[in-house]
Amino acid sequence: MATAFLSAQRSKDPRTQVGACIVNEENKIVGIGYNGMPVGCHDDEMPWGRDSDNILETKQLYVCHAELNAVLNKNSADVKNCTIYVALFPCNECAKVVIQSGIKEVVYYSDKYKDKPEFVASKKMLDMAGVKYRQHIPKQKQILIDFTAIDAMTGTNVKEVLKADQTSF
Ligand SMILES: Nc1ccn([C@H]2C[C@H](O)[C@@H](COP(=O)(O)O)O2)c(=O)n1
Ligand SMILES: [Zn+2]
Repeated sequence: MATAFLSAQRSKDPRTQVGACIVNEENKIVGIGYNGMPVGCHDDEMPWGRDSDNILETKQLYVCHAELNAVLNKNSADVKNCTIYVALFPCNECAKVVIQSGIKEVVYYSDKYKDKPEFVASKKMLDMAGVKYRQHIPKQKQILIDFTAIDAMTGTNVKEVLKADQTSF
């Protein structure tokens, strides 16, 4: 799930950044994606708003969802029997992609749109198709990425830090 969230950071959506990470039956990553405009449709020339009288001026008609991108970006022949970790529960269109691609389980973090028809329809299809879904409850709320750690740590103090960690938990 952390990999899905890291991928989401690349999204230009100012309101909801979604990331998805697909793993196979051995828990190996086979595809990653985030919500973004189609290739060749430049992020800064496309609309990112959602509320406009002119639907052509909203993102909904254009943006590729994280789940679709993760499946399309797969580095394996297919994603049959895989699990998709996704920051937001799949919408109806993504549920179709999940089902048709053979993914067997959805692990999601947020279900903030659960009352919207797209998400009710999604659950209906996932249930009928026998795709399992469950909410991910993270052990910790945040993960810090410290780029400086690789240079700061020597072999000796890595061992010391690990030892200290083991004694404090
Ligand atoms: N399962 C989902 C659901 C939504 N998205 C994308 C589509 C939009 O870029 C954004 C939602 O925007 P909002 O309605 O919150 O303004 O999230 C997705 O990638 N996967
Ligand atoms: Zn979707």
